[in-house]
Amino acid sequence: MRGMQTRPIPSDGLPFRKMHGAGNDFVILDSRGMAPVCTAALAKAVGDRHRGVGFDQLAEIRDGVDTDIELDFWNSDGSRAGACGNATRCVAALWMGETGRDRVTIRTARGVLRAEMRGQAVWVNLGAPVLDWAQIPLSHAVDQQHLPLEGDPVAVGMGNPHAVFFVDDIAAVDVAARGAAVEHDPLFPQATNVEFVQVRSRGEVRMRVWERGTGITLACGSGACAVAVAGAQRGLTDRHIRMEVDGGWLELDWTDEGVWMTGPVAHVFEAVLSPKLLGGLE
Ligand SMILES: N[C@H](CCC[C@H](N)C(=O)O)C(=O)O
Repeated sequence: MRGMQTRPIPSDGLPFRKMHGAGNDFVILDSRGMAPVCTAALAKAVGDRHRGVGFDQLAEIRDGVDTDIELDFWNSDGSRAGACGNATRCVAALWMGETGRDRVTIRTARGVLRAEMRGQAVWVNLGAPVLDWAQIPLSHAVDQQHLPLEGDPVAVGMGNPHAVFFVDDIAAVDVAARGAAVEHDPLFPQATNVEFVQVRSRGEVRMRVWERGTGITLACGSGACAVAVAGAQRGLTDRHIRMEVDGGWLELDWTDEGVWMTGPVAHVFEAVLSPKLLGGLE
């Protein structure tokens, strides 16, 4: 985006790729060499799991100016996602596969991120956590490690806001009901993603997530980073942890250079969005 005009939807349809990272699923548009095409209306139409394709986030790849590529993220309700760790990982893996390189720099709304191949795994650095209440953002000055909400959550910004609840029994949590209520609590002027975490040991946690603008998803990379930070801040977990999410396993490492995250990446299919689906969009 950043003030750029979008191009019209091509009359022969729009090629896309479907990928997922631990079940967090994405439609990926490749607009390198062209003006971007995604609008809120397009994201909503494609994001409809019945009339469109369905996705947790849509990621649009654009040419980099001072980085290898740039990425914009959209939620399925047509809102923008300031960060998306799993889609960043998927696109990094895609780019490394295309180029044969083992490092990539990616500009996103939160700044320049980097990803690198370590063995077979693609690790992405989602940057330093934001711990200042105003920048997360929260609506007023509170202790970021103890929000004044039932359940005593921790707030962490990873380019997008997260509220992390530590619970004794994750199976007993109604993620949809509690997630939806917390998402729109007035404490979060831009709403929030909501994570529920059961600590199994200092090195392993189980996490379930309610994403802002999307709902329950099988994984959330920025949420996983927020959980790693919150757990370490509370003294519950080490800075390097394994995390079981509904869609598999992620690994996190909060280092002095930011929070690194890795996990599985899957290519699902490539296809073309029909002009009929896209017809009539503004
Ligand atoms: N699935 C994403 C996060 C999406 C966050 C989005 N729902 C928002 O509005 O912030 C991830 O892997 O980080």
